[in-house]
Amino acid sequence: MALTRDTVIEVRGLENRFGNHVIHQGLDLDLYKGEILGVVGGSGTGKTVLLRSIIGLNKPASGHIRVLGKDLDTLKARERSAIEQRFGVLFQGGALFTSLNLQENIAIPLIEHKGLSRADAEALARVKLALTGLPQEAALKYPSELSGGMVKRASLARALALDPEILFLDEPTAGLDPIGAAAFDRLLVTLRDALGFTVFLVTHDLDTLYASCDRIAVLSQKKVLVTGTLEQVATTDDKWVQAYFNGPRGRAASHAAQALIRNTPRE
Ligand SMILES: Nc1ncnc2c1ncn2[C@@H]1O[C@H](COP(=O)(O)OP(=O)(O)OP(=O)(O)O)[C@@H](O)[C@H]1O
Repeated sequence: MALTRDTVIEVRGLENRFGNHVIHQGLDLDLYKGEILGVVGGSGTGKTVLLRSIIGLNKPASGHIRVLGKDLDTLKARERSAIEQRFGVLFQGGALFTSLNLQENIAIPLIEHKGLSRADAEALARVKLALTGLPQEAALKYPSELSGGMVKRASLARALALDPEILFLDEPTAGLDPIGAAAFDRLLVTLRDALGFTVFLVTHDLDTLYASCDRIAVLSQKKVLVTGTLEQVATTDDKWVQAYFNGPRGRAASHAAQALIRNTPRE
């Protein structure tokens, strides 16, 4: 019997263009409930534009996008806002307010969308910060007082503020040192396992693909060229795919992942 998977995002025949510059044409993609999908592709292939289209920040020229069972472009403002509250988004720059400390940053969506009092929202914000592994005292710190890794964790805490069903991450490990990036990769998997959300993850980071992703989607030739496990995708006959997965960095990431599996004791 074939296993059926719940689809939380369905993209069909997506076309995006800026003037004459066609970014996507006939792009199809599914995101399944509970998975971490890694979206990769060469620079400028439209990974961020795809993410922005799915969350409604970029209006496609044509095509359909269904998110959590709803066609985004047919929704009225109120319904759309209700759906948007079921997303968490971590943009490349982190997007924390620099004039607010961390607990104030994370309290904002809780006050705005859940109607919590400031005291309750800040108490819940401290829980979210702890979930992402930040020490208690970080709650009163301002973004400028934190390391890059801590800013990423705080931004993740903000993205998790409303207990999202789908988390969108754009290059979450960019700018982190390898140890910080590996810790972030592990954190993401731990939180997904514990909280059960689904992840759409744009990345260039091969280590992240090996450490965190259940499935990979490769953007190439204006569409999703292939989706599948790392092993399936890496054998695709495409110049970029071969250079990326089977070039020196791809081989190093693969060897590192295999060594990790060999050295991890079985339960
Ligand atoms: N608002 C915009 N106006 C015009 N062109 C845009 C706009 N947004 C994106 N583009 C163009 O669309 C293309 C895809 O951009 P996008 O940022 O999605 O690429 P990407 O795959 O995420 O790249 P990278 O890996 O370098 O971050 C690029 O050529 C970019 O210049």
